[in-house]
Amino acid sequence: MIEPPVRSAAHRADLDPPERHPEAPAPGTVLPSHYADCVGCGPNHPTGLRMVTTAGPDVTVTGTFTVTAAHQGAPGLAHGGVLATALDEVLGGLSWLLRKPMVTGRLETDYIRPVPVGTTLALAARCVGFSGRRMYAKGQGRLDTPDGPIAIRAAAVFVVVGVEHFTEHGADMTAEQVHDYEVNP
Ligand SMILES: CCCCCCCCCCCC(=O)SCCNC(=O)CCNC(=O)[C@H](O)C(C)(C)COP(=O)(O)OP(=O)(O)OC[C@H]1O[C@@H](n2cnc3c(N)ncnc32)[C@H](O)[C@@H]1OP(=O)(O)O
Repeated sequence: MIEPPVRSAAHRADLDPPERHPEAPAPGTVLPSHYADCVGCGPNHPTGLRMVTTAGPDVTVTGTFTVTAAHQGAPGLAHGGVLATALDEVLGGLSWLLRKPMVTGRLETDYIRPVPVGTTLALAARCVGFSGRRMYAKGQGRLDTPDGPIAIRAAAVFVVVGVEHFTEHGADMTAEQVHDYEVNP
C-alpha cells in the first residue's frame, strides 16, 4: 500500500519572521553555483537546468531557467518534475540569505500553464518565516519575463540541518564543498 503524504506546506500565522543574515549577499548579487554537478545550478551537469539565481531584497531570490529539449515531458513541453526542480532550486537559494543549511522537506507545486521548450522561466522565491527548524517559503515561475503569466507556483517547507547531514549521507564530500550555510545534497 502506498501511503499519501501526511503533511502540508501551508504555514501558520504565528511563524517567526524571516531574518536576512547580516552577511547575506547584497540584493542584485548573482549567487554562485553551490555544487558544480548540481542538476539545478551546476555548470558541469550535461543536461542540468543551469539555473542562475540572484539575491533579492529581504529574504528573496530570483532565478531564470531556459527550458531546452533535454527537459521535455510531452513533445515540446517541459516535464513537471523538471519544473518542480527549478522551483526547488530557487527556493533552496534562500539558504544564501539566511546562511543556514537546509534541505527540502516538502514541495507543493501547482502547474497552471504549460511551459514550452524555449521558454525562459522567471522564477522567484520568498521566505515566509520559521517554526523551529522548519522554514516556510513560497515560489513562482512566470513565462519569459518577471511580469509574464504565472505558469507554476509552490509552497515549501525546508528543514534546517547540520552540515553533518551532507557529510554523513552524501558522497565525496570535502571540507571545501560543505560550508555552514550551504545546501549541498
Ligand atoms: C547556500 C547554498 C544554497 C544553494 C541553493 C541550494 C538549492 C538546492 C535545492 C535542492 C534542495 C534539495 O533538494 S535537498 C534534497 C531533498 N531533501 C532531502 O533529501 C531531505 C530528506 N529528508 C531528511 O533528510 C529528513 O527527513 C529531514 C532532515 C528533512 C528531517 O529529519 P530530522 O533531521 O530527523 O528532523 P525531524 O525531527 O524529522 O524534523 C524536524 C522538524 O521538521 C519537520 N519536518 C520534517 N520533515 C518535514 C516535511 N516533509 N514537511 C514538513 N515538516 C517536516 C518536523 O515535523 C520537525 O518539526 P518540529 O517538530 O521540530 O516542529
